[in-house]
Amino acid sequence: MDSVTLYCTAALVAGGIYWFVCVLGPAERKGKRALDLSGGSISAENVKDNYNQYWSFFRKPKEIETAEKVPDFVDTFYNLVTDIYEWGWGQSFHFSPSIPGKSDKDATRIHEEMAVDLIKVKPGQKILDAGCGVGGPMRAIAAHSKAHVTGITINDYQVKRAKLHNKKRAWTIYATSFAVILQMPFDDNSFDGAYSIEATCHAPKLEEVYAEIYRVMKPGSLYVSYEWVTTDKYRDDDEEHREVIQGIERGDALPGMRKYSDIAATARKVGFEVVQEKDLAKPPAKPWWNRLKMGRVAYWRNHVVVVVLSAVGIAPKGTVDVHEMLFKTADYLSRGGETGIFSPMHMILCRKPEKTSSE
Ligand SMILES: C=C(CC[C@@H](C)[C@H]1CC[C@H]2C3=CC[C@H]4[C@H](C)[C@@H](O)CC[C@]4(C)[C@H]3CC[C@]12C)C(C)C
Ligand SMILES: C[S@@+](CC[C@H](N)C(=O)[O-])C[C@H]1O[C@@H](n2cnc3c(N)ncnc32)[C@H](O)[C@@H]1O
Repeated sequence: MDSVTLYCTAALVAGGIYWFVCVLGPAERKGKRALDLSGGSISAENVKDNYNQYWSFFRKPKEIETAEKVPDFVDTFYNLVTDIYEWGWGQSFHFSPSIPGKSDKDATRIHEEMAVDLIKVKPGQKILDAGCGVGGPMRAIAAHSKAHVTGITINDYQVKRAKLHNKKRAWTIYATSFAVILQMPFDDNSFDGAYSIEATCHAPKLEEVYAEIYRVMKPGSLYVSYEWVTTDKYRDDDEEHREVIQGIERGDALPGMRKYSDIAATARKVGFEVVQEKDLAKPPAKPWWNRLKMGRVAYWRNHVVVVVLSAVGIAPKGTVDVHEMLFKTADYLSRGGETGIFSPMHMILCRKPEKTSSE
């Protein structure tokens, strides 16, 4: 090969890599760039070890004995996945029913707006987003309702990301904090409403989470949560059902999936009145898992990008393992949706009574 051919080949390969990584770039339009994939607050050299620790802790979620350690591992999980989620999904870390004729982005926003419509807040009122991720929902909800939204996430890296995104939308007021839902730094009766979108599923004890949210809400105000649950179709004696649910639990940092029937009982136990309960995944809603299934080629492309970036030392070692775990998790989630044994959007709407029993 003469030097001109060599030069042209090298230029073509370099151009191809640039196009693959930077132009094809984010799997989700306007998402994070592949070149910026990191381990969140974990330093690059520790990502692989943290992944291994996460995996051995969550491998058999039903056997987790030390519930106190769950929040730490949920935090580790979000250090590992936050950039990949933003890159491949966007700034809202949840599902929504697909809506014919609407983009995924619009379907996501509509699902978020429904939450704040349900809690009936007025412009300027203070509401809480318990488990806010990088703030995709809080920005949509603030824009739609003109309420002042305060977000809480256990993960410090997500606070940084959320603050960065929030800055670009200076016309509404936001705050994000690093705090554990179980000990929120807020006074009793301080919010005019609250919501959680696919977040309370990480807690070992839902009762403790609901009790803390109840504490900070004003009497008469409403709380809505989209819960991850097994449905009435789930059978514990069916091996495939158990495999699918365990696959979802360990790939999503869940210390044990709840039954749909546990949710309202828990809300009532802490003092809430249950106003409405509905599985938003049920027909006529269109499949929420469509978005996960449609991207086989995109997943493959993402895998190649992650392998290349890890090999050349741009993405931390361990990113390939995390990506592979998510790839498998996507399959379990789709199977959970298709079989109807799992829903990520069991909606519960609760009211804190005007007069509480302690008064
Ligand atoms: C509510 C939670 C998260 C729900 C979803 C936002 C995420 C669940 C599984 C994630 C993904 C799976 C496959 C990834 C793919 C292999 C990669 O190339 C690009 C990102 C994914 C699509 C990723 C995106 C986010 C999810 C859909 C849980 C944690 C309670
Ligand atoms: C799947 S994400 C959903 C985020 C957001 N609701 C959205 O839809 O984009 C779950 C969120 O719950 C938060 N979370 C989980 N357990 C928590 C805890 N104990 N305290 C505070 N936040 C927690 C995580 O940090 C993460 O931000």
